[in-house]
Amino acid sequence: MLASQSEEEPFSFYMWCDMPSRPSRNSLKDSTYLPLSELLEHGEAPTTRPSRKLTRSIEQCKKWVACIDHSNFPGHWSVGKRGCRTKVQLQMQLILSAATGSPLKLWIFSQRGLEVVSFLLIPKPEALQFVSPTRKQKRKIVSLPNSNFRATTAEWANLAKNIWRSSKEHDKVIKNSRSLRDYNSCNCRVNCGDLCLNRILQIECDSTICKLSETRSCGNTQFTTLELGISSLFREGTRVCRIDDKKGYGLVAIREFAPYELICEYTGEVINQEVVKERLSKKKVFHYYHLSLEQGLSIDSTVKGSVARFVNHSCAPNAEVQKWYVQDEPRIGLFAGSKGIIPGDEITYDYNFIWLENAEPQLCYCQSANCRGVIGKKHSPSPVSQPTKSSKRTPQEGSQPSRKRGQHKIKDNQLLKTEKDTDARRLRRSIRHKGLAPDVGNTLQRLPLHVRKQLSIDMAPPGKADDISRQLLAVLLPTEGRTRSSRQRKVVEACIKTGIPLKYTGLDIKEPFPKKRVNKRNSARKLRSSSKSSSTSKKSASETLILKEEPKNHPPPPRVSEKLKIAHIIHSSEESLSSIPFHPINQIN
Ligand SMILES: C[S@@+](CC[C@H](N)C(=O)[O-])C[C@H]1O[C@@H](n2cnc3c(N)ncnc32)[C@H](O)[C@@H]1O
Repeated sequence: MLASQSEEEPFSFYMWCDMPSRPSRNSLKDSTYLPLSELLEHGEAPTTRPSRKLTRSIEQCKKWVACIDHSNFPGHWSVGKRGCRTKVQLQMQLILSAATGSPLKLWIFSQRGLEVVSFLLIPKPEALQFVSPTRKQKRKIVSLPNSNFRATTAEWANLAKNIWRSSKEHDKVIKNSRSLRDYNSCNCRVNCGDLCLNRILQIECDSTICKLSETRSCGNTQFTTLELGISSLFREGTRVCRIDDKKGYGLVAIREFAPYELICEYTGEVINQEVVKERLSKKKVFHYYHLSLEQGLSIDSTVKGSVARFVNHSCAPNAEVQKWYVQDEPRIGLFAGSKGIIPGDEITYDYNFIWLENAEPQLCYCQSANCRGVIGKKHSPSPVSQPTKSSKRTPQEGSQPSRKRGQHKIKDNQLLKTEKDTDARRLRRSIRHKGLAPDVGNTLQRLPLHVRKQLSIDMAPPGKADDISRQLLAVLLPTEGRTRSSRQRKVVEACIKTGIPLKYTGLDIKEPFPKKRVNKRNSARKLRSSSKSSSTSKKSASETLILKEEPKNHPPPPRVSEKLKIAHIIHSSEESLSSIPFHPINQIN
């Protein structure tokens, strides 16, 4: 469709406008569909330019963008109802045009008479700015990226599916995940929505574990649908663009992504840690392309991978990576964050890098207000000192926080201490001490984000292990008080098998989640004492870096990560590796 247009020719768009002046939102709402044939009857687009008065700037044109619709006619655009998805295609076309440097022509038609009322020639589309018409609440100005990226390079080849370098490791992983499948099957009748057991455990439905999967009504087949290219308007909703010299290339959205929508899969070669180390020691690299998949295994997309390899790190990301099981195979997806993504935004996620013993951490140039300074650490410890007041500049000014020479260098032993005592380890320890089955961590990890979020909200003050499981079940069983359906029972059963203590899953318990009476005085006292104990533990060398950040009198509220942070890896020890599965819950303090 789009490809059939020659690159030399300017791109043409037919647009509709109900009056020469700026149309109102309401007028667009009632626009009627005009078939392309009618438009074509009008003849070829005008060669002469209409009066200047009618030729509007693209800033005014942006509102008209919302009402165009696409037809199958190559290179032409017909009029459509407001709210149609074609605006996305137009945006894509604009970006394409910006990339090739071709001028862009827009003809704007009147609603009634089909006369051309305006004509726009945009000679430099890369200078274009328009308001994303999809965001009502936040009318953000989107700058179109100037992409000079060519997909096939000598260094990198596109890869649709993971390549497992060792079949032995592959078989082992498949065998392990099969045990999960043994008791996971959903009983959904309508669609596999938020309460689908498979979805909750981040397992994609297939015919063996879901009755709906053969029909089209199963909503939990996102990886497969993406593979087949039928889920979205475009198979690709992204474009690789040069961001700057420090970050190199990055991935920019060229269509809107709904919250938690799968953007693409992170693919590459699946290798073990020995091979990672070997590869990294052989060649000095400027950019790292390793992502942890399973314990001891990572995806290396240095030479082969999907466009997800171009996604940069940000301390305030708009996307996240999640591990899903698709037909027993673990796969990593890049998902939009809780706010979704609008066209023109650079897609980023938190790498959560773990650095090799002797590696020097990379500086972060994400320019977010809460930038940690270095890619990878959760809490920026003192080695990277904060910029002084005078040198502080807002990220909008396009400047980096100033650092003195050498300030970014973190001593290896300090970094190791940080990694050794990650939140994950602390949580795991506390879970163990409080008698919760360690597998609960894994269960929590597989919960979808909204569930984890709810857990975090419900879990103030800092939750005991008991609370974790109770809250978990409260989320899984939202129809508390009513008779449990067999589906709900299944959920509970799965929880039992994945480590939730039985006493909280008993179906005969009428009030399984009694609200605890909170004695405010006592809880305040408890909080104070816990904060005291945390300040004492600051003295212990291994905990310094993380605990330093906590305010003395007010222990931080527990948080569950909104993201399933699958660490971008470069591991040195088994110890640090073992902390990965606990990342999603390691924010609970
Ligand atoms: C997975 S690659 C991302 C794609 C890479 N930018 C490229 O041009 O191919 C990760 C590397 O990108 C760079 N990078 C990503 N995010 C960054 C950031 N926020 N600040 C600085 N460098 C970043 C680092 O060199 C990192 O090792």
